[in-house]
Amino acid sequence: MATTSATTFSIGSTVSFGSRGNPLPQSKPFVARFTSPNSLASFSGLKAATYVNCESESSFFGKESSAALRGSFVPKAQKANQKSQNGLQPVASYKFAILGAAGGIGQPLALLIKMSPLVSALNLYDIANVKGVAADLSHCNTPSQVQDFTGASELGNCLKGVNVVVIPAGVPRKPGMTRDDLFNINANIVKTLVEAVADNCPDAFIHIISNPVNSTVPIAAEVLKQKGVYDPKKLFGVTTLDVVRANTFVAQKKNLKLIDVDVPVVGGHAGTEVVEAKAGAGSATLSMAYAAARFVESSLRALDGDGDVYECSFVQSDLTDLPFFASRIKLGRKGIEALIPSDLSGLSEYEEKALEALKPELKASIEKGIAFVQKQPVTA
Ligand SMILES: NC(=O)c1ccc[n+]([C@@H]2O[C@H](COP(=O)([O-])OP(=O)(O)OC[C@H]3O[C@@H](n4cnc5c(N)ncnc54)[C@H](O)[C@@H]3O)[C@@H](O)[C@H]2O)c1
Ligand SMILES: O=C(O)C[C@H](O)C(=O)O
Repeated sequence: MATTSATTFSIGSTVSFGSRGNPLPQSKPFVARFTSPNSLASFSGLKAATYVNCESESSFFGKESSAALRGSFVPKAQKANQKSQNGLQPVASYKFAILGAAGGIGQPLALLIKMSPLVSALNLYDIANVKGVAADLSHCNTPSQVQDFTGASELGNCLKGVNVVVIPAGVPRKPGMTRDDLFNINANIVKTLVEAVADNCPDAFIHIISNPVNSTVPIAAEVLKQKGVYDPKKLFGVTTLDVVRANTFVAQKKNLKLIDVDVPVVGGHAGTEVVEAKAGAGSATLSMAYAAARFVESSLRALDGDGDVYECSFVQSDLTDLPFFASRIKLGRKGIEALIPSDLSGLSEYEEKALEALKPELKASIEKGIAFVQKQPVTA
């Protein structure tokens, strides 16, 4: 199997991903584009405080969830004058679904979303083992209601009325495999699941995690087109893990505070370190769930009217000559409000070269995804 080549790179820093494996060159100057805590809040997806702090306004432990969590530890007598836990309402009532919820990413992602006060219903779908996951999760005393769905016959019910659907269903890589090696299995899984999304919640934001993202997003777009419900503003390839990694690596390498670093990552999705470290036991799950939860939270805040939400994502794009491209985007109630071109201007020579180098592979991945659906049209 071929090795993975880089289809993504970070801007405003010297970091890069992929098996070309360029270490962070010491000689190049580091430029953190967004350095103040205020601008970080605008651009990082999560509101500034992202640590586990029950007093925080961060949505993951927002007031209502924090109250519910604290409520667990308050003695009965003290609870008498407090609102009962069942009386706690989420701040907002968005319905959320995970397809592939019993997997390595799905489970921790479900847990993180269970902590969001913006979610009222958490629908978990998988072809296996989802009942136990849902039962386990449903004991967490946070406001959202958990329901499990399994098998094709329950997929439609899982998706009805859902505002945001995340798809991590599919197989992960083993060492020595490229993401493209997953195509033959995951392409069909994503196609089938997105057909159901088109039929049951065509207005939902759709977050695709299943690899190869550079092909599965074009697959999803083509399915939605054939179903007559494609809204390019609402289809997202989740590349947040690339950003999370870039921020971590740059902060470590440059001895910076994490709060002071936000590195936009453009191109497609790449990177290979975790697969090697897990040595056959899968790929990134915990960091991926963390990254996906951040993207979900950003989407929910945008849906809820926050006018200041920016993330990087692999989306339909006209920023380059490729039809899909990962860049920073502005999110709003109706999905993507703007693609942010500024990260692609004023590139260094190194960055320009990286951008040109990633294009042929990314183009091939996109075309492969589109051709897949065109050869096997969607079911009516
Ligand atoms: N976008 C990214 O940055 C990123 C990061 C890490 C992993 N991934 C990808 O995410 C995917 C999932 O990874 P994982 O570690 O969670 O794998 P996993 O094998 O642990 O979990 C996958 C889950 O999907 C379920 N599934 C399979 N077919 C299904 C179907 N038709 N409908 C519903 N559920 C189905 C399985 O039962 C399983 O529970 C992989 O393709 C992996 O490459 C993407
Ligand atoms: O490496 C993989 O196959 C999983 C994921 O895309 C990652 O970047 O960790």
